Amino acid sequence: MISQKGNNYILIGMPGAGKSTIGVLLAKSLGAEFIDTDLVIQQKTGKLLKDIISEEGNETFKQIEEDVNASVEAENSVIAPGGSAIYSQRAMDHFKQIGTVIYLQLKFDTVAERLGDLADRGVVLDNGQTLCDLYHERIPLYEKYADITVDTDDLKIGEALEKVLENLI
Ligand SMILES: Nc1ncnc2c1ncn2[C@@H]1O[C@H](COP(=O)(O)OP(=O)(O)OP(=O)(O)O)[C@@H](O)[C@H]1O
Ligand SMILES: O=C(O)C1=C[C@@H](O)[C@@H](O)[C@H](O)C1
Ligand SMILES: [Mg+2]
Repeated sequence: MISQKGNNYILIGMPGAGKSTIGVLLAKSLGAEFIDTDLVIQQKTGKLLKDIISEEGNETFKQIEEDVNASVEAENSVIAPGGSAIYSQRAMDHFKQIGTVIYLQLKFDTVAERLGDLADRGVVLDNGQTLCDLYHERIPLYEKYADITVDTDDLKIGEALEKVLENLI
């Protein structure tokens, strides 16, 4: 049986890549809905992402994130999951089934420049792991799941949006 992809777009990439920022603009341009699954997690748990991570730990956060991401029901929507979504094969299989996965690619230096205090932002980082380690751990996962890759380095927000729109399939 040939399985048909859904008509959603799912943005993946490092924290600070602009999934949420560009995602909402992309939804406006396409006349689509916008879903930020980080906000769904906060709504469901009644807690901030950074507090779930610091108080309950990375594994609990990733489990909650997987459950939320794997149960997104959407049509004609742009979906912005958190940067750690790619740790869950189950959630990413779901995303690949309901839509086209777009990887917003950035060089390490740009990511480091964009992110402020990692604890304050709530990044899933193991003890002793640096942002550089995290970047190299995640890049193969973003590449593995991407249907489309858009290099957004050195682009302003509007330019990045235009480039994403040009690359849509
Ligand atoms: N060219 C650009 N594209 C996207 N965001 C940019 C750009 N230049 C600067 N920014 C800034 O970088 C930040 C991107 O943060 P955003 O929350 O959209 O990232 P994210 O990919 O959703 O991260 P997270 O995985 O934490 O949800 C914003 O503060 C945005 O204003
Ligand atoms: O990339 C990450 O590790 C994260 C990104 C955020 O969007 C949140 O999903 C959470 O704070 C973890
Ligand atoms: Mg976001």
